[in-house]
Amino acid sequence: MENTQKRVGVVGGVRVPFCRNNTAYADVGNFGLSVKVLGALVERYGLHGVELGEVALGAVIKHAADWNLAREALLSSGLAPTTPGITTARACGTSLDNAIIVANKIAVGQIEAGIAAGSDTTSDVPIVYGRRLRKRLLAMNRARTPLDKLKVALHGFSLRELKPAFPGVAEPRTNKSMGDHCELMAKEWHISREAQDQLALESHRKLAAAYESGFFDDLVVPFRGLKRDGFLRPDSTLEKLAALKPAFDKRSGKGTLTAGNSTGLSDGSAAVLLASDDWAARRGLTIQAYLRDAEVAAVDFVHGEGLLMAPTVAVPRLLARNGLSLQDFDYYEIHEAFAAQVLCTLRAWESAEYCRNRLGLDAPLGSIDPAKLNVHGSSLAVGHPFAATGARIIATLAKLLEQKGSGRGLISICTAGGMGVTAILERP
Ligand SMILES: CC(=O)CC(=O)SCCNC(=O)CCNC(=O)[C@H](O)C(C)(C)COP(=O)(O)OP(=O)(O)OC[C@H]1O[C@@H](n2cnc3c(N)ncnc32)[C@H](O)[C@@H]1OP(=O)(O)O
Repeated sequence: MENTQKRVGVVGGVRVPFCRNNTAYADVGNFGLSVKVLGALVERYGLHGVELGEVALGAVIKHAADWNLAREALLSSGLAPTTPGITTARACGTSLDNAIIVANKIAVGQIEAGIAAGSDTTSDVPIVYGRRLRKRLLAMNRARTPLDKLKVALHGFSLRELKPAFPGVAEPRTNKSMGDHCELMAKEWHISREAQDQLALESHRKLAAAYESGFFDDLVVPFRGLKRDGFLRPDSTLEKLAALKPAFDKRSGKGTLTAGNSTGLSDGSAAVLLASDDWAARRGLTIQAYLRDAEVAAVDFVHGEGLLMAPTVAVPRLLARNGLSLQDFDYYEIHEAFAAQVLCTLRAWESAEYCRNRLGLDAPLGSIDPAKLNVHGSSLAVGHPFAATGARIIATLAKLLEQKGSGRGLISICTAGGMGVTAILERP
């Protein structure tokens, strides 16, 4: 990062093909998904038995039995067992945050290289019993004799205790799902259904074209019979998208978010290798791009701000710190949580009122060139295993910059909880 001792290079990244939940990876779990991508990086960059400074890996939906998932997965990856691992979570920003964690350590000289990664599966979510049964089971565990155990099991037992608790899909503070919140944003910013469907269609077309061109040949490692993302629909059309019913606001007749312009519930994992110039050179590895700077922001969605609007706040801070304008980029990677989220973000940056009143700017940030946005598709077509998306985007953007020879890319990821994680990659 800038103004620090060492530049932080992205050596490269990999991911498994992402897929719909309860399909190809239904029985894999976060451990298997994580081992797969860490192992793929080890293979590609000759890291067998190599001790890295850190493996920061996260999963948003994780079982307690996964323990420290990062450490457990790296122990099965081929890396030296003396490599430390930390498990993290910041919703959809998780693996971009992990890159920031690893990058900061490299930048100040604490470590020389590390991996940032993420995995998620909605095929195997932690389902728990209510507090009453949990207390009963723990008390049974403490009871000394079989008779004591039986007494604890039966005393005051009610069948209702067996009711399982599923992980919530709603924001705890508002009791609204991410889709409900994004519907509110779409209405506030007057984002049409047609514009959302068009963006979704383009995401599928661009991803299909990128696969055809071979762009993903070294980025996507085949897994469990999959070679391409399970969500990709090269045959999708505007007519098919327009025919889909609203997925969240189903009753008012004004809902615009559908299964076609929202991300689907996904399984998958991704990882990137970050290193100092010296470390990479010593190992004969080249740097694709440098992580120049990053910024995280949060919005007050409980009191009216759009839940997924925090990147609109983070990006101007990032630009100001680096003396850049919104137009100073060759690529924009804006995570497509929903098509409407991307469109709200772009509209907010174009709005003089929002930029003045919310962002405290003298002038709007302005428009971006749409030809530079998510050039090889994004989460609508790729899929969105929450914690894996950041590493997927870093790997894609770093390769784009390497292919271009020089240039700069902006990453913007909205997250649950009203946060935004953003970063700049650059190839001088
Ligand atoms: C988490 C963070 O921190 C930040 C974020 O990213 S927030 C974003 C997180 N994402 C979400 O919250 C969205 C989660 N997604 C969902 O809950 C569900 O996918 C959903 C409610 C949007 C849809 O669920 P669903 O109805 O089961 O979808 P699905 O069955 O796949 O599709 C419905 C129909 O649309 C069709 N369809 C979907 N995409 C299509 C496309 N591109 N073209 C044409 N048809 C399409 C399907 O074929 C299906 O048609 P049939 O009913 O005829 O089979």
